[in-house]
Amino acid sequence: MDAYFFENRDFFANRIEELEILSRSSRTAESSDQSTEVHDTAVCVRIRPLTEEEIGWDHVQGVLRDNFGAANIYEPRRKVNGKPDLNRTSFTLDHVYGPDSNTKDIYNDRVQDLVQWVGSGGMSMLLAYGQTGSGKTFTVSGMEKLVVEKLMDGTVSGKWDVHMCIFEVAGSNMYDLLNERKPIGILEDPFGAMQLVGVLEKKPTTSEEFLSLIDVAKELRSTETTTKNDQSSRSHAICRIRVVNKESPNSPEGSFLLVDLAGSEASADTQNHSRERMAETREINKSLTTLKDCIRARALWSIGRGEASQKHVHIPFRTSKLTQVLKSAFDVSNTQTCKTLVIACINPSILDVAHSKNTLRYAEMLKVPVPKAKPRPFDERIPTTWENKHVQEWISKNSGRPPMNPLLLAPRENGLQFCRLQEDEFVGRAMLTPGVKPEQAKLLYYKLWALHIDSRALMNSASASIETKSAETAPKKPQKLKVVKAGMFFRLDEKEIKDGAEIVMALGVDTASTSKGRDEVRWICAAVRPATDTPGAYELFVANQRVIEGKRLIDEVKLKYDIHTRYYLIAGS
Ligand SMILES: Nc1ncnc2c1ncn2[C@@H]1O[C@H](COP(=O)(O)OP(=O)(O)OP(=O)(O)O)[C@@H](O)[C@H]1O
Repeated sequence: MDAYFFENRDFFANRIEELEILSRSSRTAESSDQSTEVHDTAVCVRIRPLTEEEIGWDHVQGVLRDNFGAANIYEPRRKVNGKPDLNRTSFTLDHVYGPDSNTKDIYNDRVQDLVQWVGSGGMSMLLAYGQTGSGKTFTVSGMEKLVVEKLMDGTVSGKWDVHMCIFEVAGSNMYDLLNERKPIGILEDPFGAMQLVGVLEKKPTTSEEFLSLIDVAKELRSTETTTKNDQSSRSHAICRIRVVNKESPNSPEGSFLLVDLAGSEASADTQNHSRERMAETREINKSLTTLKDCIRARALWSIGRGEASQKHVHIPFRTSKLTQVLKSAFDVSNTQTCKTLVIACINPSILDVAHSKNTLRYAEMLKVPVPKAKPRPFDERIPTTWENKHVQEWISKNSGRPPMNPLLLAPRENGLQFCRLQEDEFVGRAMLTPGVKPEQAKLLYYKLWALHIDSRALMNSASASIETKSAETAPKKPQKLKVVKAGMFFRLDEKEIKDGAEIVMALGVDTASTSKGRDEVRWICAAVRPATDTPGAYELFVANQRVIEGKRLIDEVKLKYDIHTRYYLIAGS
């Protein structure tokens, strides 16, 4: 297809331009940011610019961000009559950043909140995914610099000790990138947490020191030349940052995982490589598939949190070394919620659109649609129904003396997000108002929590009363005519219970009663009693018979004979 593209290069370039103009005029404006929900996993796309080399080779941009926030992929085709044609596929994710956006834009939109979250004792993870040469290392390196500057400049609330390590995961091996690539291991501790064994953890005190350690690691990163990128990374590089609050060492430590994933090459790209190289590619693809499965399973669990069916969610993190290392981010028993940002990196060249399509398909699979619940109307007793203006009003009314500045404590949070702030973060923000002491800040935090807990009880009782009401007011279902046939089991009317036999088996009609009305028809029944040695099991006493009126056989009971125990059991148990 490459030769065919170059033969028709101008056709493709012009046609893409035409189609983009057409698509702009045929669609009405809508928000470029599709994500308005509170969700712990966001998936964004970054389309890098064509490199100077690619421009020199006359490549055309085949992936574009349109004005409506979608990534459009144009794929060159050859019609049956030999004429060139284009296929367009659109992908819409949480946000698409085009070649004009820089790393700082993405940081401001998406990453600074993750740093704040870490500063308040939370856990964050940033993953860069994409084909070799699509800009993963460029993105993660730029982001590391901004994250480190923010963490080390002292403006994130509290005073922190920052610990960091950088290592790579290559197949099932792991190497310390701050310790001459010495092999390291991983062990599951008795509490189920994965601990790195033999890793050298540094404690930089300035951002310069931190960034020079990142440079050391970059140099050591395992690289091998491929057709795509001279500096192709064939391993996943992970920078783990832990922050420990010096003023309150017992508060939970925050952590940030920045992950530069290995290139997601297709096997076709490895045709010219060695057998080991192909095995390496398979291993990488397996780890990326497992990563997707873990992120999805975690997101599904968090959507259905609390529902019985979600209690036993399977997160297959053991399948690959990468997901073992990242286990704490997916672990549903972890009390720290992990906020995850995935950046799907795209090489925009039209010659790479097949890869770009795969990357965007993968990114789409990471998004778990959140079922849209009808929002509960505003109720001043229920903080989760508050918009930001209600949160700010509540702060003004309740924060005591001196009154706290609502713009510093909750600049944009709605009620749900406000309740989710960790105590340290809350207190730190409250104390940004001059004169506010920690005791006053904590008092407001507890007041919010008391209100939040009361509101949950209120919501539960409200939904219970709605259920009871609907049961009372619901139209009564017409009663079905009771069918009695020989061999069926019935619970008896209380008046008919004798010798512990609450259940009987209908054996046949008492012929002397057949001329009477339907309800007066009598049945010859055999007693069924609970088994004395096995709970939930019943015994049939065929010889213990009585004649019972049909109207005394109340509800049918579905029992099945169990050949192993020789008892009758409730069907389905
Ligand atoms: N947003 C961008 N703006 C300008 N140049 C970029 C951008 N993203 C990537 N590049 C350039 O594109 C080239 C490939 O980027 P990079 O090395 O980050 O790719 P990669 O996806 O990490 O590849 P690999 O998987 O091989 O490590 C580099 O020369 C990089 O400087």
